[in-house]
Amino acid sequence: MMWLLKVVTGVWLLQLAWRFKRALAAAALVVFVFAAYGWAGLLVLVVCPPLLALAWRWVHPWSYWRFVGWLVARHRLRTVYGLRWVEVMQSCGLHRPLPGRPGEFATPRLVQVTESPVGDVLHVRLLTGQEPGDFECQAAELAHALNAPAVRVTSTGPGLVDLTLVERDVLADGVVLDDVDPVTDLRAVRFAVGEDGAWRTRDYANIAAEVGGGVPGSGKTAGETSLACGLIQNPAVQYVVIDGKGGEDWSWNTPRAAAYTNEDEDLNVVLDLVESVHQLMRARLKTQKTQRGQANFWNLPLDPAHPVVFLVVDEVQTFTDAKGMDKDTKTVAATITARLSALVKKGRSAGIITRLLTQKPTSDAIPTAIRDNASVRTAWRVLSDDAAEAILGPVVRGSAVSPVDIPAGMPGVAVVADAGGQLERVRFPYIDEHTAEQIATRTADLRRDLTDLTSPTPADKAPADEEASA
Ligand SMILES: Nc1ncnc2c1ncn2[C@@H]1O[C@H](COP(=O)(O)OP(=O)(O)OP(=O)(O)O)[C@@H](O)[C@H]1O
Repeated sequence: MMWLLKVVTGVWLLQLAWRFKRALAAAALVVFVFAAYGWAGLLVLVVCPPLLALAWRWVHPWSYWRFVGWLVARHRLRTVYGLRWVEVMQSCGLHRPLPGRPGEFATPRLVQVTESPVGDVLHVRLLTGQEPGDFECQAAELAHALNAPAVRVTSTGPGLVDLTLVERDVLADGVVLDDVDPVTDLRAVRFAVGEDGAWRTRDYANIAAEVGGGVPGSGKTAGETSLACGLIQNPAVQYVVIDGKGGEDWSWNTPRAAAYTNEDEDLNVVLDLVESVHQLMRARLKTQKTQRGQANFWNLPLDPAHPVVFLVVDEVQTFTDAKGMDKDTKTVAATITARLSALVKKGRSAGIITRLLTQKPTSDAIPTAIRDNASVRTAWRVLSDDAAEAILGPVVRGSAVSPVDIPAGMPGVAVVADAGGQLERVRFPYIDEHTAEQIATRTADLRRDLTDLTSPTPADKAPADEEASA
């Protein structure tokens, strides 16, 4: 009877018109222009839009391509995905029966489709009672149903998930840089590219330490090099480098480094450097408020006269893993470990960031107490879950993302924690050491010697509290 009512009242005509509203609007416009301006008007109507589009593309390509991307994504929302959405949700078991309405069901809502360098991203609103884990469990089924090689599920907020249809693994393509932009804002330092092809940034303000590890050749040093190349161009940054490998991996930075050693046998040389940085930390902690007005370094404006100090200890196990050392060397190693531990625990408010890297990620190389105080952790390729845990902590045990799965042929790929604490894969950019050396040479005038930074203050003469606990 309903259909009869619609026919009689003319509602069906309105419904039909609404369904073809765009075609009707276009036809009405053509008729109007022809009636008002004749053939000349029609010619203008046909020729003008493409010309305007070309002009837009030429004048402002960024907004033009953004608009085109938006149009394409809307088209896919309506056609490619929208038409099959209910069927896909049902076949993957992600629908829910409606209470009290037998045979009827609700499905999560496909809100929007956007493009990413990896593939299309479907933004989905969950049904009440669903959680992102429901979609994660069905990721393989979703990939088949949506005709994609893989589907990545990301929680984007309460009741929301993004389904990324991974058409290609962007991390498989290396990112090779000819030059590195200077880091001007230490609160947003670009360090690697994520699986969506977008750059990831780190906030180095209020950070005390980073630990990183991976098997030889996994890309630790290269990753650190690309990061350092941006940071050393900032006059308010100084680098202290200790290379426990004893090679020349870091020699590119000698023109710019406040202090550098690649001594891997005489641990006293290393201890002297670590002591100097430790002394600088203590001096800042004791005098910063009196002399500069704030107890926390990061509440003060960045100032080349009081630079942020990055202490990089590559192959840190050379100095911390005492196995096989003679008695005297063990004593020195224990002091180095104690000083590093103090820097990791207290360096934050003194503007000192300690970065410990190792190819032997074990609790002997990076004591758990140090790792647990390092808020930034990076695991390049490792061979065992234990090694992954030694770097990333117990969180990696229950995670779907693990550095053990990184293929040997993808140096520079690593697992890091994102801003929300979830683990994700990224790829560090690669910069060859000659380019890095050129950057270090052209910024050599920004270098300040570590001894200039560590002029003693009366406060330094106070007994070291860490010494007691070491
Ligand atoms: N991000 C990257 N993209 C492409 N290639 C890379 C990348 N990182 C490293 N490589 C390649 O891998 C090689 C080894 O990298 P790197 O020296 O950084 O490894 P490592 O983990 O520091 O090794 P080791 O522990 O032996 O010092 C580099 O010489 C380079 O050829």
